[in-house]
Amino acid sequence: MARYELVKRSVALITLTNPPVNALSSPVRHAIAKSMERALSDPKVTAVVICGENGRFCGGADIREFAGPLRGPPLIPVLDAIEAGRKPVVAAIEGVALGGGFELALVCHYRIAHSKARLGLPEVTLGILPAAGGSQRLPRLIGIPAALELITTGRHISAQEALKLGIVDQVTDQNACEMAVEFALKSVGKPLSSRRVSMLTTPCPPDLDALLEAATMQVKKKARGVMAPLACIQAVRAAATMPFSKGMKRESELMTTLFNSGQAQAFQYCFFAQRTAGKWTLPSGAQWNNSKPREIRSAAVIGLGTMGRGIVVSLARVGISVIAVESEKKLLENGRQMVIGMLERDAKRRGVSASLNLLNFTLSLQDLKDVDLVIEAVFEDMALKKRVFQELSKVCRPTTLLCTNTSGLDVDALAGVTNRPHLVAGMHFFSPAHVMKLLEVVCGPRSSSETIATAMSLGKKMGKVSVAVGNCPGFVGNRMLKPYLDQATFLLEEGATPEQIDKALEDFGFAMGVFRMSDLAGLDVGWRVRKESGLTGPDVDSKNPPRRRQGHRYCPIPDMVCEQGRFGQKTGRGWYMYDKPGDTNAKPDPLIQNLLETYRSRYGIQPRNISDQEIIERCLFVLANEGFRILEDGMAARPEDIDVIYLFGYAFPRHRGGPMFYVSMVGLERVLERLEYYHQAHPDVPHLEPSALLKKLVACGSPPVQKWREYIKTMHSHL
Ligand SMILES: CC/C=C\C=C\CC(=O)SCCNC(=O)CCNC(=O)[C@H](O)C(C)(C)COP(=O)(O)OP(=O)(O)OC[C@H]1O[C@@H](n2cnc3c(N)ncnc32)[C@H](O)[C@@H]1OP(=O)(O)O
Repeated sequence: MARYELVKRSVALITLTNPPVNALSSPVRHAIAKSMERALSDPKVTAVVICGENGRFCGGADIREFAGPLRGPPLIPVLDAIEAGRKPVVAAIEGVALGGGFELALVCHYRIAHSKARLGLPEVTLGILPAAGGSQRLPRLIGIPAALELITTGRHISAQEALKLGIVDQVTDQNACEMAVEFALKSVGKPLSSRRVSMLTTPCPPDLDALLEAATMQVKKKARGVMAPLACIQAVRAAATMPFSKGMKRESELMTTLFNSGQAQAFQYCFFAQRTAGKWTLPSGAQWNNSKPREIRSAAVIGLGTMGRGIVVSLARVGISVIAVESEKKLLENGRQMVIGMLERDAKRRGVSASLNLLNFTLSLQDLKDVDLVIEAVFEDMALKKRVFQELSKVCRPTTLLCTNTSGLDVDALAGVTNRPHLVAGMHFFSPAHVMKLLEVVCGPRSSSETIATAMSLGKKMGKVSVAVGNCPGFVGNRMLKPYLDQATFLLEEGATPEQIDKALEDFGFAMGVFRMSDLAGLDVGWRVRKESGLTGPDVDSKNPPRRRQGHRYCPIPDMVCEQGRFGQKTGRGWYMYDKPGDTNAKPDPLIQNLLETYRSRYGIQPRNISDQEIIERCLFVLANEGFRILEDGMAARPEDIDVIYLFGYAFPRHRGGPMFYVSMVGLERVLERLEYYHQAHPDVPHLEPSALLKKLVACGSPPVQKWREYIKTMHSHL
C-alpha cells in the first residue's frame, strides 16, 4: 500500500500504491505511518519525499470506508507526525491531490507539483468538510478569502493557480518525483518551523464577519438546505479566530454533525451512482467493458431549434466536425448565427478559441453521405421523424449511426424504417443541450452493442453523464415526470396554490418548484403533447367526463391556462405573472387564483388545507413509484441510474441523493403505507398504486438501495 525506498543514498521515497487513485484506505494510512517512522528513525535518511504510483499523488480518503466504522489508524495523527518530523518532507504532486490527499500535501514541508496536476478540497461535494486539518491549515497558508472559496466550492485548481496562491512551492513540466528528490536534498539542514503550516498565524482580514456573512448568504442561496458549505464556513471561522488545536477540535465537531446528518450519505451515494451509471449492460451480455465504441470524427445534426443548436455546440467544442441541417434558408441562417454566438461565448468563457472551422450549414440531407453519425433533432412528430430516417437511410453510407434526440417517442419504430436498425439509438439531450449534463442513451431492441458503446462514449467525450435506458414512452426521466406533474395539478384542484406547492418543493431542496420550472420551460410544449395524445383539444370525446380521460383522473387546468395564451415566462404569464415577457421574477397572479376558485366551484370541489407533507409525499413518492415500475420493466438497469437521471436532468437536490435513494432513506415500509393510503383516497389515479417491486422489497425487509438489483435481476431487462 506504500513502497519504501532509499534513493540518492539519503532520501526516503514513500510511494502510495493503491490504484486507481491511491486513496488513503486503512492499509495506506498504516503504511504511511510505518514508513515515516522508519524514515525518521534511520540515521542514513536526511529527507523524505512522498509521491503516488502511476502519476497520481492521492485522491483523498477512501470514500467507501465512510460507510462503516473507522478501521486502522486515524489520519490526523499520521499527518501530524509528518509535519512535526525533524527531517524535511516534500510532496511530489502528480495527477491529483484531492481531499485527504491535499491535506497530506499540506503537512509536508514543501510541495512540488507537476504542471498538469490538479489540487482541491472537494469534501463539500461529498457532504462533509476537510476534517484532517485542511480547514485549519489552508486558511493559515493562503488567507481566509481564498481558502473560503476553495473549501466551500470544492473547486479543483491547476498547479499554476496553486503556485500563485502559495499552496505549492514549485511547478515543473518534468518528473515531479525526481524534482522533489533534488529539492529535498537541498532542503536538508534548513529550519523547518516556518514550513509547518499549523504553526502559522492565519492572516485575518479586518472585515472577517462581513466576509463570512456574505459567504453564508451565497451558499444558502446556491445550495438550499445543504449543511456542508455552512459547516465549512464555520470551520474557516475557527481557523481565523482560534488557536490551531482548538480549531481542530471545532473541525472535528462539525464533521461529526455532518456525518450523522444523512446528507453526507446522500452525497457519497451520488458520487458512486454517477460512476456506476457508466457501466451499462445489455441483455445480450454486451457491456461497457467488452464493447468497443467507434471513433466519431464527423457528425450531422438535423434541426436547428433550441435542442439542435445546443447539440451542435456540444459536438463542435470537443473537436467533432458538424454539418448542421435545416429545412428553410431563414431557419438555417438564424440557426447559424445562434450557434456561432453560442460557441464564441463558450470559448471566451473557457479561454480558448472557438472551433468555428468545424461547422458547416446546409439545407440538403444529401450533404450527409460521409458523416460518422447523425443526430436528428426535428419536432416531436413521429411521421416527420420517420420521413427523416427513411431519407437518411438512403443518403448516408451504410455504416453511419443514426440517432434521434426524441424525448420519448419509439426509437425502434424509427429504426424500423431504416436499412440499418442495429445502428439506430436514441440520444436524448436535455435543454439547453450544451449546458445540461445528462444524456439518456436509448437502447432499442435492435440497437447493437457497438451503437450503444459509441453513443455512451460520445456522451462522455462531450462531458455528459450518459445513462443507458430502455425504449418505452418517455424513457426514464420523462416517464417518471408525468405522474409527478399530475400530482401537482391534482393538488391544485383539491385546494393548493402553485406558490404553496412550489414552496414545499423548494424547501425540500429543489432550486425551483414544479410550476416555476414549467413557466421557465414553456407550458405550450406539454400542451402540444397532450393534444397529440388526444387528452385535450377539439378531438376529445365530448361524452368524456371533463375530469377523466382514457379511464383515469385528468386535470384540465394546465390546458385552461394555455388556452388563455399563458405559456410561461416567454409570454409574461403562466402559472405566475411576470413584469414583462422574458422576465424571471415570478409573482403570484390573482387571475390564476380566480381560475382555480371558479374551476373548483364549477366541479363542486370543496378546497381543503393541504400540508407540505402531503405535497412532498404525493409528488415524490409517486415519482419513485414509477421508478420502481421502470426497474420492474427493465427500462433502467438499477436505481442508481434513475437517481443519476434525476440529479443531472431534473435538478433533484443532491443532498437527497435522487428519488430512489430518497425513498430508501424515508423507509420503504413508510412509503408503501403512504402510497396505499393515497391510492385508497384517489382510486382513479393508477400511479398511486404501489408497484409490485416496492411491495416485494418491503416484504424482503427493505434492503438498502445498493442491493435492490438483486431483487430485480430475475425480471425482464430491456437493457
Ligand atoms: C477524519 C477524516 C479524515 C480524512 C478525510 C478526508 C476526506 C476526503 O479525502 S474525501 C475524498 C476526497 N476526494 C475526492 O472527492 C476525490 C474523488 N475522486 C475523484 O474526483 C475522481 O475519482 C478523480 C480522483 C479526479 C479521478 O477521476 P477519473 O480519472 O475520472 O476516475 P473515476 O472514474 O472518477 O474514478 C476511478 C475509480 O476510482 C474510484 N475512486 C475515485 N476516488 C476515490 C476515493 N477517494 N475513494 C474511493 N474510490 C475512489 C471511483 O469510484 C472509480 O472506481 P469505480 O469502481 O469505477 O467506481
